[in-house]
Amino acid sequence: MAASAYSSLLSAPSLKKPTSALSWKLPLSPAFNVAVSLPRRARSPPVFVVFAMDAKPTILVAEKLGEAGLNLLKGFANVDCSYNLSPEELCTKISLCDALIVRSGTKVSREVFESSAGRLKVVGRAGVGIDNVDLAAATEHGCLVVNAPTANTVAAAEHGIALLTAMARNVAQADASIKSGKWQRNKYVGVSLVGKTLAVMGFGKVGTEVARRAKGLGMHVIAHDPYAPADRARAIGVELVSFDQAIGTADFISLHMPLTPSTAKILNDENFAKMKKGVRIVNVARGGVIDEDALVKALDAGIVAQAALDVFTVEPPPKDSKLIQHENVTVTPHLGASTMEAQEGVAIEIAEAVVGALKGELAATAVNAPMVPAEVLTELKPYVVLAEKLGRLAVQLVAGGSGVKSVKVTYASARAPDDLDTRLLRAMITKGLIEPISSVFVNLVNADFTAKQRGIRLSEERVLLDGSPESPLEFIQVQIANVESRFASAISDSGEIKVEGRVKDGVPHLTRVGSFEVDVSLEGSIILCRQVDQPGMIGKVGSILGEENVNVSFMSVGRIAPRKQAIMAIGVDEQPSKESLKRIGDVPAVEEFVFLKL
Ligand SMILES: NC(=O)C1=CN([C@@H]2O[C@H](COP(=O)(O)OP(=O)(O)OC[C@H]3O[C@@H](n4cnc5c(N)ncnc54)[C@H](O)[C@@H]3O)[C@@H](O)[C@H]2O)C=CC1
Ligand SMILES: O=C(O)C(=O)COP(=O)(O)O
Repeated sequence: MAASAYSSLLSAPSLKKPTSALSWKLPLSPAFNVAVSLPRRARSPPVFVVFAMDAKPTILVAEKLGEAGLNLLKGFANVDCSYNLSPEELCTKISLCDALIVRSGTKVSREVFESSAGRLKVVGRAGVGIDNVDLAAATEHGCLVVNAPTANTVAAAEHGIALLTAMARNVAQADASIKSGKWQRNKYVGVSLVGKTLAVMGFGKVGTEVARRAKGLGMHVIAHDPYAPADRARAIGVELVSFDQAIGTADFISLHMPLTPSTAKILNDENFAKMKKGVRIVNVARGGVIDEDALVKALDAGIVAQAALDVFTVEPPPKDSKLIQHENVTVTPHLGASTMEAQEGVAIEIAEAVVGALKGELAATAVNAPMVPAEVLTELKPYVVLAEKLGRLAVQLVAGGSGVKSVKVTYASARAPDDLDTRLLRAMITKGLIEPISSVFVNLVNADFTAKQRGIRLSEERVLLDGSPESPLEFIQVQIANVESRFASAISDSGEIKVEGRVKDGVPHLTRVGSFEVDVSLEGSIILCRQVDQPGMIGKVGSILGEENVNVSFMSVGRIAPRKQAIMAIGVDEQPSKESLKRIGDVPAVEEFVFLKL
């Protein structure tokens, strides 16, 4: 499972982390054998996303979810189904949960993320609209938000058509009338749909399916969507028009855009005034896209003849709401996604996304993180590791007191820039740069935010190389400007701390420090020594480490010229004691040295 190697991309969304961490391989089930970092001091809760079989994550399901999805979750985690929690109860429970699954009825506010104290790693929205989740807060807390964007499309479209036809023929009103003992055939004369113009506002997944079905009913369908491609509309015989044209010419308007700051109350007094008198409105999107007071006025004035609403600004709406009670309004309690089939589908879609995210996979339906195709991930895997390690090395070379503000990353590749997605690499370099010097955990979700918050400006440059673009990258270089280094040789001729690395046979290597070429595999830790190049140095340093049973995994010497200054890079499996490091420093030919943890 390629994606499990990316556990650290989504790992550790805790805001606080222990000061020092060890890395080792944790044997999990055969499908998972991933590098996991655990805190040196035992702490609860666990800080990484991948869980051993005996350390099951806990998933809070806060709204009803289909059985198949629940079973999927139970195969991987402890599942706590607690419905109808008050905001306070949710905040209390969340500190014990690694993931939360909700539908539209639960507000996942900033307080929820704050109350989780860093344990919450994934919020799964079992449906499309994520307007009930505070995305900015999720991102700041490094919490991934995933949704289930496809499984309820048809259900929502069918409900839109159900409301459209029911409204046109007064089905709900006539039903209520007959049940109250009346027989009012003249009162409930409806209007026909055939030949009428329907304006679909928001030509996305649901809007498109509504348009298709309305065409089947013989309606003339137009659509407004600033972001939809005209050819997709044309392919099903729908004309894309401007907002004013849509609302000004339609006999029926059906709303299918998300609730965002720019769509909030988009149907307001001003826009109702532009509509054809007697227009009929269907809303299965979000209540907030309509100014509900303005709609009541438009209904009373006869501008809007009828409305059929599945969604409301406040859900459930107040019982005495003029809108709900209006005789020309048909309402349903947010039932758009509520079919057996859609709920089963949504439950499976969200369960797979949440479990995948908890295993460290990058979700295909991530709302607040880059979505990176699996094949790209597989190819980038060793470079992702290299990127983080270069960041860790570079920042440890900075002398105490120098703030890291300006970082330049250079990606050298024979691939065209469009063929190289660097978002993962940038996030991992940021993680490497920030984690060794702070108590903040960085992952793919919060990397850019955290860098910005700490005033780190990370610029990226691509160097296009000649040759065959077999591998995605030739080398990655990380430079930190305007800082002093605790290892002067790490400063390049142009004055920045510079480290460069490559992937060789799938293993990340450090290949340059400052102006010196080295070659040491980035595993374990590294000692860098600047020395006067002379025979016997490797033996001297090697025997100091050997006496302490520190295993040397790799050694390389990069020199300017024979018998001049050289840099010796030594890879060690264990951390040498202070005494051994001092003894290395005391070797007469050693001019400076530094121990760097990877
Ligand atoms: N009532 C219910 O139970 C359900 C409601 N929904 C809601 O339906 C809405 C649409 O869902 P999908 O089609 O799956 O989403 P989608 O993302 O596929 O489509 C939304 C479309 O709205 C467009 N849009 C954005 N701003 C716009 C604007 N200012 N004017 C016109 N169009 C704009 C987008 O370009 C996009 O094409 C969402 O708000 C969702 O929450 C979805 C499923 C069930
Ligand atoms: O998917 C959506 O956007 C919906 O509105 C469905 O909401 P629900 O999951 O039924 O609360």
